Amino acid sequence: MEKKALRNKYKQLRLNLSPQEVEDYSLQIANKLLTLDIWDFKMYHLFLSIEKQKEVQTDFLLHILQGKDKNVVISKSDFIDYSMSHYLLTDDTRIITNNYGIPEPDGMGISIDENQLDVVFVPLLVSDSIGNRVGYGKGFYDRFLKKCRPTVLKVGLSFVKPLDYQIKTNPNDIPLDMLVCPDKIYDFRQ
Ligand SMILES: Nc1nc2c(c(=O)[nH]1)N(C=O)[C@@H](CNc1ccc(C(=O)N[C@@H](CCC(=O)O)C(=O)O)cc1)CN2
Ligand SMILES: Nc1ncnc2c1ncn2[C@@H]1O[C@H](COP(=O)(O)OP(=O)(O)OP(=O)(O)O)[C@@H](O)[C@H]1O
Repeated sequence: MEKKALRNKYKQLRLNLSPQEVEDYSLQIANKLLTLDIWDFKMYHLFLSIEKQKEVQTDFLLHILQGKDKNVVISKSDFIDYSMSHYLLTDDTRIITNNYGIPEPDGMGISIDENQLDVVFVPLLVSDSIGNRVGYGKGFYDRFLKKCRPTVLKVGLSFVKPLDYQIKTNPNDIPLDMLVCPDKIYDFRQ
């Protein structure tokens, strides 16, 4: 299946989940994350979930990060040039939900450069067997991840397991290192 067909299929499958399923699976994903060896870093980039798209809820993960005293970085999306700007999440951060339903900082806080990030938690619709991802198709994360250090750890969060085949990619696609699903972790590194 082409990326576009996969996008439509997995968007619809996700919309069919009940609010209870979204919550339960998201909590299972957070519990799986706790077993990973990713907690010795400083700077963690997190996406804030689009509720109406039934994305994986990241509030459990946010609590874990805050409990571990990590720096949490969140982004504001620019839908003109599909870029993201990044801000440290602090007690003073004002979060506003934009027209696409994405909760985001108002852009007044402490800016963070991509090369400061150690771990990026990545939203997606579905991944293939080697960590290539299908997202909403605007290339936000491909542009963003290209600016990060090559060693940045890219951890996808998904309700569905990877496809058992490879999808056709383009040169801009940056694959995930790991995918965390409700009942399994997939490591795409050698
Ligand atoms: N929570 C979260 N934040 C994120 C992403 C994400 O996937 N999840 N992104 C990951 O890249 C970027 C935002 N990308 C997005 C791209 C499209 C739509 C969206 O709502 N598309 C609608 C069609 C909207 C329209 O054309 O009016 C849709 O797909 O139904 C949302 C976010 C950056 N921030
Ligand atoms: N670094 C880049 N510079 C310019 N255009 C880019 C870059 N990365 C991606 N794009 C463009 O953005 C679009 C992304 O499409 P693609 O099908 O790969 O999206 P996706 O991986 O499903 O979505 P997303 O990254 O939004 O979650 C393509 O049109 C691609 O050409």
